[in-house]
Amino acid sequence: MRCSCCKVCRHYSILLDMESYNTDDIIYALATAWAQSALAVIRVSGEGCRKALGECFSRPKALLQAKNATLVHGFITDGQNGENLDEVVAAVYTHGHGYTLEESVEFTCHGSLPGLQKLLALFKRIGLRPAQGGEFTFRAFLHGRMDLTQAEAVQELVAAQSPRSQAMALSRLEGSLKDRISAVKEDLLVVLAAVEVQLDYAEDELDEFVFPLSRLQEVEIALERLASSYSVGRLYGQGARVVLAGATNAGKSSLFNLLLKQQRSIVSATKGTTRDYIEADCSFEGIPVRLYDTAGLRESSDTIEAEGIKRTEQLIDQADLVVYLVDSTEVQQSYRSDDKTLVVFNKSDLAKAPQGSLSVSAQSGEGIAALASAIAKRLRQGLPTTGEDQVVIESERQKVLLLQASEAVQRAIALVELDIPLDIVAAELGEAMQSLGELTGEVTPADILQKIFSGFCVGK
Ligand SMILES: Nc1nc2c(c(=O)[nH]1)N(C=O)[C@@H](CNc1ccc(C(=O)N[C@@H](CCC(=O)O)C(=O)O)cc1)CN2
Repeated sequence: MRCSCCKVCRHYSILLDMESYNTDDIIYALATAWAQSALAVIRVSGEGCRKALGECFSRPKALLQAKNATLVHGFITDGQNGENLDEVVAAVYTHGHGYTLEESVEFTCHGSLPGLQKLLALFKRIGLRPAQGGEFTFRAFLHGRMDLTQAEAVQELVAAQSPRSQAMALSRLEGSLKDRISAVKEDLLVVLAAVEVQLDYAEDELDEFVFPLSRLQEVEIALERLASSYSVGRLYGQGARVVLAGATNAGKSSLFNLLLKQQRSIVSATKGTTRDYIEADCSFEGIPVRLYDTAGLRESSDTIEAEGIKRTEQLIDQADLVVYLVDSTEVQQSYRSDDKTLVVFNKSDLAKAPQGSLSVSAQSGEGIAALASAIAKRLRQGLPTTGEDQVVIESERQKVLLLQASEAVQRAIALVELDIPLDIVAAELGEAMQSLGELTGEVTPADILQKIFSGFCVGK
């Protein structure tokens, strides 16, 4: 599986074997991008790593005796011939500290690729093992530094495509989602405990039982609210696909360039200039958007143009929003209009657009700002409102589990209302607890863990 952490990292991750995983190995990886830079960081983690690294560090004693969270300056040396390979700063974390909670060292090195290659090869030669995707974070998770929602947040934070999704991921890393789920679990446990007491004792031994139904209803609302935040998290996290479509010469390429604020697509008066589609990333009011300029729609006997039009149609199918551009100077009989289409009239400098319609002039730039905000508004349409303190999720896995839990709670509520025996109610509540346990990583199957961590970068 290709690492999805960043655009520069080229590694393919090998799946961690979760069933037989142990933390005995000392692992290492480049934590910064595989690209030339001023400085680069190589991370090493595992008990005994300072002793092992002493073999190739100019000041082995200083490394071994360093207190937690201190820096040691020195040289990485090739133990075989005594040659210095780089001048570095080693940040030392002792057992129970640092990101992984294992003894670990981070070398800040010079960022030359051949230099880094030498250091990585040396670490391998002295018996350290190259880390697999997400392995540092997996160890942090195993040692209890974070739960699974926080581990997922690490990846989401690294990959954030917009300021808003970056802030939401950081909040989850700080434990906002974990805490929200803990609170829900606690409520469920209170209800379950009350039910268990009823089940354990004969009815005549206890006072009349009043089922804490409102508590369960609150739990259900909280779970549904969290699950529905996914649409917001996905929009700001993964962004949307917006396709500019319309007849040839409607001015799509001019509009594309204006929206991007750069001359990206070729513009000409000749119909059918854009034959294949062009894509570029931009953002509208903080929503990351991949914008597509497409071949104009018309009947064409030209095989290349016809292929371009076929691609346009495919892009329209996959789009979150189609901005359908109409030339105001041409009377067009019919045009796309459905709930994912925004019809926009171009060439407002030459002809009047219908009353109340969105109109722009890709020639003069008039109406572009209004169009950009209309696009953002359409993309946000129908999303739940999320206040400042609202936890927003970005992972489909989490949404599915939250919905499973909320459905189990709904069934429990329905059963109570029908006066069905309490042991059946308890089973539904148990199911909700199970889904939440999978969410936070207490009872997550190994293959799921494998899937989650393997999407991470090796250095993460
Ligand atoms: N150099 C470096 N920078 C980094 C990381 C890292 O691993 N190394 N991180 C990770 O990828 C992030 C920060 N995460 C970290 C989390 C905890 C600790 C740590 O040492 N905690 C202390 C307690 C600190 C406190 O009390 O505030 C400890 O465990 O003793 C370090 C980094 C981002 N920046």
